[in-house]
Amino acid sequence: MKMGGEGKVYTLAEFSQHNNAKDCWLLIGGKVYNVTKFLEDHPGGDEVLLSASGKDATDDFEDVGHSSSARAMLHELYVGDIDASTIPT
Ligand code: HEM
Repeated sequence: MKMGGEGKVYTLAEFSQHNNAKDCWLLIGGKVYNVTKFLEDHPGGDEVLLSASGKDATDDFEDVGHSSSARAMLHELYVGDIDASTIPT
């Protein structure tokens, strides 16, 4: 099922394998972002991004109150969407 956006649609299981410093994806608002190359540039540090990988990082991202320029960066990091039917309710 196409979920919108221009990227691929990943299952939660596929997404959650990208959970380390060499290959790190974040799930924010149902969208998948590849932050591997961004890890060392993140003003909040790489550790918080690694901790937020492999699961839904929406609350972690929103709780910080990221700026509009931080939100704009998301477009460049976007790789696809999550198949919502694979997320446990
Ligand atoms: C792709 C996702 C993310 C992007 C593009 C991003 C980008 C940024 C940027 C640009 C800043 C500088 C302040 C600002 O402009 O708001 C920042 C700060 C920060 N970020 Fe993120 N961030 C991301 C995800 C996260 C996540 C998931 C967490 C928490 C688990 C997090 C925690 C923080 C913290 C704690 C700071 C404050 C650092 C400080 O001021 O000392 N970020 N982030």
